[in-house]
Amino acid sequence: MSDTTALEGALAGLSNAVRAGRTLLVALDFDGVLAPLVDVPSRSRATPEGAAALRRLSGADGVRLALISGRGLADLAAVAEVPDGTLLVGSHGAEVGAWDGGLRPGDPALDDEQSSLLARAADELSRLVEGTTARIEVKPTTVVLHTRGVPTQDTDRLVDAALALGERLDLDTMAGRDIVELSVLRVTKGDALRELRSGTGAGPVLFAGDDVTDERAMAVLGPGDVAIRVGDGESVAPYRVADPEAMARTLHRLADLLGS
Ligand SMILES: O=P(O)(O)OC[C@H]1O[C@H](O[C@H]2O[C@H](CO)[C@@H](O)[C@H](O)[C@H]2O)[C@H](O)[C@@H](O)[C@@H]1O
Repeated sequence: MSDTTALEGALAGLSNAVRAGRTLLVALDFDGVLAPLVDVPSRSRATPEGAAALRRLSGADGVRLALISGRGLADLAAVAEVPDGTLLVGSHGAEVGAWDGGLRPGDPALDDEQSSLLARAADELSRLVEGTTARIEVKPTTVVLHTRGVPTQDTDRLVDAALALGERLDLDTMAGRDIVELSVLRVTKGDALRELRSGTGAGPVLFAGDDVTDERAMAVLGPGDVAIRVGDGESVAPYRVADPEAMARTLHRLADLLGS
């Protein structure tokens, strides 16, 4: 069976579950899945086809839509431009909210001690990148080293130093696509996906991601769920599409099957 046929069968299984009265949770990563990767994170936007697919799915009976991102919640809300009713999870699961004509954020994520630790990590990381073209991004629970476009020699040195800093400060450290993330909270996209499933009362889940942190979400999926890896890289996902454009086509196909 071709990959395309297998994915078509999996999408049909999801739409059949909805027809049988079950709720389908469609939970998607943002960068690299709905939006092509770009050098300046604030300029990321979903492809027009991806945004249109989200609008179709948000209007489908029996479907709940969610984004689960490594971005801070407010940042995610600003770039993602999602339809009303979309659940938003930022900072890899540490920040939860929803979009309803504006961002409805959940409770603040950090206590005083954790805030101080985040400030210290940001300060030390900022000093490490001085004199290079690497950038630092400070998010509500995480500080990120960005090395996209940085010469390899500097990248290797900075990545090693960032990983060592994470270990020294006992932070949750994750290396992603041209980034190293140091988080003061130990939450994962897998925890977030479990919470979303129980909070929405969903039966089957479709999750799509493109990076190592998304694998933590895919790992909590079970029979009847559908995991899709976007782009290259090792994955536990049984299905793979090439890029955000192909992902958008997949979401449109699901909307077709759901009749929305
Ligand atoms: O979980 P995600 O939604 O995939 O968030 C992961 C990180 O996404 C952003 O970085 C990535 O996209 C940038 C814009 O395309 C790109 O420049 C960078 O190289 C990618 O790693 C975001 O800036 C990070 O904060 C997120 O953690």
